[in-house]
Amino acid sequence: MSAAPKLFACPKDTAIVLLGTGVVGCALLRLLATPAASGLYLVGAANSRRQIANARGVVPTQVFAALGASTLPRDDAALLAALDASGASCRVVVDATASGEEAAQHAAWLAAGFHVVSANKAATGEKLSAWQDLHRAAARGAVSYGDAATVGAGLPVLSTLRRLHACGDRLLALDGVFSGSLSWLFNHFDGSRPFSALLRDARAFGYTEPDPRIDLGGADVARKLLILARSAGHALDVADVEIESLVPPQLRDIDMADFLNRMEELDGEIEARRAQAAREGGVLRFLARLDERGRAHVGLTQVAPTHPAARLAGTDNLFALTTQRYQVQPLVIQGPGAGPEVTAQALLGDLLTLRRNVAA
Ligand SMILES: NC(=O)C1=CN([C@@H]2O[C@H](COP(=O)(O)OP(=O)(O)OC[C@H]3O[C@@H](n4cnc5c(N)ncnc54)[C@H](OP(=O)(O)O)[C@@H]3O)[C@@H](O)[C@H]2O)C=CC1
Ligand SMILES: N[C@@H](CC=O)C(=O)O
Repeated sequence: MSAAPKLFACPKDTAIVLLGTGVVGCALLRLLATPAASGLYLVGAANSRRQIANARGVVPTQVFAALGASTLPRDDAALLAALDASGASCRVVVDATASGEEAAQHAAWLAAGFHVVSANKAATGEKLSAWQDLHRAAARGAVSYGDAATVGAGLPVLSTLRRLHACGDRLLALDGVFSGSLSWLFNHFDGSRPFSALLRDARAFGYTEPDPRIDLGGADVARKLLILARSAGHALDVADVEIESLVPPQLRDIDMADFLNRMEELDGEIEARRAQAAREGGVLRFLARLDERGRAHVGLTQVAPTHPAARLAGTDNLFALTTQRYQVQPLVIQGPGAGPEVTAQALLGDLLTLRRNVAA
């Protein structure tokens, strides 16, 4: 790299490698260049094809140019080596990819003593055994797992649930809208534009998963429901969630480029459902629910215009937590639940918490 990197100010500084330089990763790089990120030093970055690493520090604003010029092959081990060589007492892998392969490494990184901060939900929102392995590994490595970005794009919902759980409160039910992209889509879907045109916009704004079928198919919402339930002490597995997919069978198994060319095939059925709901005086919202008997469901539901989910705007998420101590009225958390800036801020918040804890 040509940039003259800054040497670490002291061993208590925090060294970071960033996996993923897409919508969220790029927004995090912008934040790492601000005074709020002082004491956090980037020593490596990677996309799916290339990487850069320099134990003396990488300048966040120069990452894209450096990646463009890099001939280094993708190799996580070289990034971890840069963390080690940095001499920092706090070494963190930030996962801003949607990669299952990277998520599968989180437990190993934790066990090896690296902190992990993740926007990627694949490690904690899928198999229960993976969730359990990850938490055992964090304990073994005496390190932390920062997951604020994985639910509500950093809305204070996981922190709140954990606090209630630590106080002995018990989650009885969970309701709401857990997807920023689906919230935005159904908040705008009034029949004036085809659903597929709105989906293209949601993708361009950076609200959807890299493959939007993960959102439309309900998998992203199910992951968030599982992360929430598990954080509140419920040992739920993927098979415990009933999922209604909005992706028709012929679009489920084709490759992503084909899907993106055929999104208009979504339009007929979803418009029929919207029109039917409108005739009955309702609107469609993609809702998630975990009930008192532990039954979990995510899917498209017709609701009245007075329903709390019908009154959301933009990418708003809504989490209604019914607990033993919030039983008469649920505790409600609402706000934007997708987008690069808020998600990157959630990652930065986790990094700053780690730095504070390690320095203490
Ligand atoms: N967008 C949002 O509002 C939110 C997103 N998230 C989560 O953040 C993550 C990233 O989302 P987003 O930024 O929107 O997605 P993007 O598709 O914009 O970016 C994904 C990035 O990951 C890179 N990547 C893929 N595989 C690997 C790999 N094995 N090693 C290193 N890099 C890799 C891609 O590389 P390449 O450029 O080469 O393709 C790309 O740079 C997802 O897990 C998503 O669920 C969470 C909350 C909100
Ligand atoms: N694709 C996700 C992004 C945040 O997790 C969503 O739509 O909520």
